[in-house]
Amino acid sequence: MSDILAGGREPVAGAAGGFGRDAERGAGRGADAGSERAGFYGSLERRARAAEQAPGYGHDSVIACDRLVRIFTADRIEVQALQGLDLLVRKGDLVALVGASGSGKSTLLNILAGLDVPTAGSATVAGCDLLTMNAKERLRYRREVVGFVWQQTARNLMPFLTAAQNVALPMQLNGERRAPGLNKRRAARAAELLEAIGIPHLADRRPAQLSGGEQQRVAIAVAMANNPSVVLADEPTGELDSETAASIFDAFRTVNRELGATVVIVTHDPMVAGEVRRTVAIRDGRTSSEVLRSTLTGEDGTESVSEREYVMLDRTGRVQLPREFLAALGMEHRVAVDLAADHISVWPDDHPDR
Ligand SMILES: Nc1ncnc2c1ncn2[C@@H]1O[C@H](COP(=O)(O)OP(=O)(O)OP(=O)(O)O)[C@@H](O)[C@H]1O
Repeated sequence: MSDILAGGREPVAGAAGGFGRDAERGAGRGADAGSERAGFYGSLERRARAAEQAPGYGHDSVIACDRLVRIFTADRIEVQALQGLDLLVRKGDLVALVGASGSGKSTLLNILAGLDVPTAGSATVAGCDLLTMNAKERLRYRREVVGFVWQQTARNLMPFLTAAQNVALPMQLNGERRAPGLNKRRAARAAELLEAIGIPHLADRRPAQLSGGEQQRVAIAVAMANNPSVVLADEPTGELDSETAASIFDAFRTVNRELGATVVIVTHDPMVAGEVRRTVAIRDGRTSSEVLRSTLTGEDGTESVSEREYVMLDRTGRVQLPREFLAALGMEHRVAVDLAADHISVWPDDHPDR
């Protein structure tokens, strides 16, 4: 896969200096053409200046990963699980992370969960810096800022507690130990969460008396117990059939829409595509492409889903073009780029128009 430089300020400045066809053809067209060109480059320069003054990277995001790197060393061999990954997630997003086995999804999720520390780059969640937190801050982070749902149901729930007691447990581990009416308030919140997720009737059952899907729904309520900013889920439907998996996505949508949690789900499940607004694909330790979906309502009231796939533009201006696009035009090693007023075109370097 070729990486090309196609963004940031360099191409804008470079275009004025001769990057691209328009710059070449503009030469020698007389005074009109000259002032047209001056206007064109003037407007690009103004835009570049405005971009420079814009607020910092991730200022409006609840999750901001910037050039995140995680290197593991096993038997003296280095594995670069994350290779400069950029990811922004806004408050209120419901995002699925997909990618081939070994692409780095779980590594990223473990870092966001505060269970692992990146080798380089930066990562913040709800304003907490994941690289510099000390042990005490990390514990508070895991109890208050993030909630988790793991694939293995046994990792999510205590087997000897009922569903309601499991939901109340994170509240007991957090905050005040003794205060009048505290236990009542916790029990009421646990009941509210089980109700919101549609399983109030299961409050008194222990995990062994629940199906896999019911256990995962209780796990979502547990993850929400301390009202975290972000809920992280690693393959939460991995052990479930497709009908049960759909009910789990319903529960995630409920906590996202009705309880206001930002949700990030790592999954292999192809069904996810139709279930979330945003799907981010990870390839070779970097975010590579993203699909955004929105529901459109026609004049006759019928609803349809609009879907658009984007490739990611990283902080240094690299884009990963889809392999099939590159293959279709025989592009490799080097491409030519042209800047226009509202887009950049990418050409094979031996294209006759070049
Ligand atoms: N503790 C570790 N020690 C050494 N290598 C590791 C470790 N954890 C992960 N890796 C390696 O890092 C890369 C990314 O692994 P990761 O588990 O993040 O991928 P993944 O996309 O979650 O895969 P899967 O979908 O199979 O769970 C892999 O090459 C993996 O072998």
